[in-house]
Amino acid sequence: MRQQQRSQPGSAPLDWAAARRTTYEAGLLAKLLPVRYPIGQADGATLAEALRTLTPLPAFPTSSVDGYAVRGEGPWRLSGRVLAGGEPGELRDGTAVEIATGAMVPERTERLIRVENATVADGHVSVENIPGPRVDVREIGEEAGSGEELLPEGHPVTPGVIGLAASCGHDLISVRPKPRAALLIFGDELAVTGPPGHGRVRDALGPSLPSMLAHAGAEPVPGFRPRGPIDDTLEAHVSALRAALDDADVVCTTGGTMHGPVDHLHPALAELGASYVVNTVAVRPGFPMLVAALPGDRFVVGLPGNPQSAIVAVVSLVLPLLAGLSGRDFPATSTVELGADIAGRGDYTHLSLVKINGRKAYPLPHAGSAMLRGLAAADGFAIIPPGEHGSAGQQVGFVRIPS
Ligand SMILES: Nc1nc2c(c(=O)[nH]1)N[C@H]1C(S)=C(S)[C@@H](COP(=O)(O)OP(=O)(O)OC[C@H]3O[C@@H](n4cnc5c(N)ncnc54)[C@H](O)[C@@H]3O)O[C@H]1N2
Ligand code: MOO
Repeated sequence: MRQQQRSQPGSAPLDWAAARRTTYEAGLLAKLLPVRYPIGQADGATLAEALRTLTPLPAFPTSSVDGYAVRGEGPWRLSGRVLAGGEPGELRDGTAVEIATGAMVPERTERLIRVENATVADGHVSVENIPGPRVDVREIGEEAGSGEELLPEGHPVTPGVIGLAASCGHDLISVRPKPRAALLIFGDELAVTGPPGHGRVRDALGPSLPSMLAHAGAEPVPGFRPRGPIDDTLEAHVSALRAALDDADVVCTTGGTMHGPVDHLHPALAELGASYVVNTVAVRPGFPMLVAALPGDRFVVGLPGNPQSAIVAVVSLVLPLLAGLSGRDFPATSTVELGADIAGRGDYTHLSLVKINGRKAYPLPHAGSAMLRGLAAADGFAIIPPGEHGSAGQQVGFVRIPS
């Protein structure tokens, strides 16, 4: 495991922006090894080397219309036909060949006559208004020269990138795969079915976080199911973490981030030889969140048990960690205009649930850290920096909830 800057156990909460950056850099130092994927399976992965075209684009001069390729003075004697996929011979002076959209333009072609402008009679093609030279020809290399870089290393692979890779001749591409993620639910007081009551709350994170992690760019480990609730013993926590770390690059845990009598996360991490990348963050809600690095370039992200705090930890720490492990750029925040005032949280960054309406962000009610009502209606969090408060009309940072 490589060395990196880390906050120590018991140290003061790290500034929110610094925690995101530190987590990203830890991920980048441990970025996943490149693999070669068939292009059709690479969606969501990240380019591990620049995407270059294997040929000029287009690879040959191409007609962008249905019509006639002609050379010399008209009318032109119709001497054949070239369809898409065919390889035509050279065009002779005074002749025309019928040509289809996408077909290779014969050598020595001077002009293309669109079919709707052409008149064909007695085996000859004529046109009233002669078009300019090679209008409607897509020239060889017009989009890119052979070997030209089209996208840099670190670029996310999207369906558009896959199409581009195919168009320039690739069958396999070198990518960093999506980091594999697993989820452990701590808190054996949680009910996993039926209504809450009699002191038991319903586990809201086990059913929701797997798809949020997938939307965030992680790959569920094969056979992935959130494991838990894990028994409230140190032994059960250690063995659950060990098993999850066998399969996953990133193990997210929920609950147990504090130091209560049945909060076993910190002791379990110590037993596994983990070192903290980030241990508590100066953000509200969610400050007990943590990231720990384990031998073998594996990571544990401790999400606080209060459900909204867990989601704050996803956007604060999981997103930068996944970006780093994938070799992507740092996930910068965007900005929004506030539609109403939002209070600050003193020395802490305040992540405030907001709904985007038109071009403005409005804070939501029911935004307590134990509540999910505001969260379910929200698009993301407005970011109110330490020592500030947000006023209507002000531009502030914004981070979207993966969905
Ligand atoms: N003495 C102090 N106590 C607490 C402090 C503090 O500063 N001093 N901080 C509070 C804050 S802030 C948070 S956040 C929580 C974090 O606690 P843990 O991560 O140890 O989480 P738990 O104690 O296990 O649970 C907290 C809360 O969330 C509910 N929970 C847990 N898991 C789930 C789940 N999967 N689905 C739904 N709800 C869940 C759990 O029932 C508790 O109500 O600590 C505070 N305490
Ligand atoms: O800050 Mo805790 O993380 O309120 O819920």
